[in-house]
Amino acid sequence: MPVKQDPAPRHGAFIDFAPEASCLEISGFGLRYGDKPALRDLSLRVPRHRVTAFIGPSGCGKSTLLRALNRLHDLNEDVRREGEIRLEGQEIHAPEVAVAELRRRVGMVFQAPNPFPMSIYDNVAFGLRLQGGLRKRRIDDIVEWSLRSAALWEEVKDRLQASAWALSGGQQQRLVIARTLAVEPEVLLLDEPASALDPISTLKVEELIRNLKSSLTLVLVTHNMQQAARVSDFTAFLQGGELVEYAPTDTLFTNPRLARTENYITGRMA
Ligand SMILES: Nc1ncnc2c1ncn2[C@@H]1O[C@H](COP(=O)(O)OP(=O)(O)OP(=O)(O)O)[C@@H](O)[C@H]1O
Repeated sequence: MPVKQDPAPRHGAFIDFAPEASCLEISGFGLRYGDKPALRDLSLRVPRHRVTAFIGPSGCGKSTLLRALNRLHDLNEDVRREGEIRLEGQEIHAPEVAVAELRRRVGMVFQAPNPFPMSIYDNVAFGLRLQGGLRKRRIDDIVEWSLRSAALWEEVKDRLQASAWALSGGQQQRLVIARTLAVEPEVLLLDEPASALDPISTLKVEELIRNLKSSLTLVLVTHNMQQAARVSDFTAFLQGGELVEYAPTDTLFTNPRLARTENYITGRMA
């Protein structure tokens, strides 16, 4: 088999889809924790209504990048960033952008399910009540719609007042997704959303991710390459804080352009 030679390093991989099809546009983005760089000169466009996966070895910066997309680093005084992140054309760090509204538009689901210590209903209604101005009937409707969208309604419709903590781990994760969907985000960020779940719950969450892309844009961090291959349309491979290769998922896994990518996906590099 011929040995693939990497061309000269190039920052910012490029996928050939129309710029107007992108929901998020990351340009020349870098981030340091103190004097330690975690991301360098990263540029990519995340297409609307698709699932984009970030893969790469531990510590390559996947979660740092995902968190940057809804400004979760804002409270960390050690963090320095450069470059831009645009959501539907608007720079998310612009002074006129309210962080609470950004986080409504760009929801986040973490590795460990984190329902609030309250009922199933109240978890989903939480963000709606914070927003205020909705009647109980309307909240009831949105709670049902959100739980249906998260493929959980049939399992919980008869016990909406039960504690969320009484649900299984997989159900809790779908509840957290329902809670996020209730405030109608445009983007859903998922940081290893199934890594704490059993195989059946994992498949349910993966099916949910595939179904949700008809209504929003999803970005998924995963260690699991089979999972990236199963659910994502596009995959970005990061290494050492740099974007190495970004391509349609089928292409990246079957015909990567760079040897570094091939070594990673074939397991020649941890
Ligand atoms: N809050 C923090 N303060 C200082 N350094 C951090 C912080 N968070 C992450 N880092 C460092 O930044 C780099 C990227 O970390 P990050 O968690 O983004 O990587 P990752 O690819 O998501 O890793 P993993 O797959 O292990 O979760 C690592 O070197 C990590 O140690």
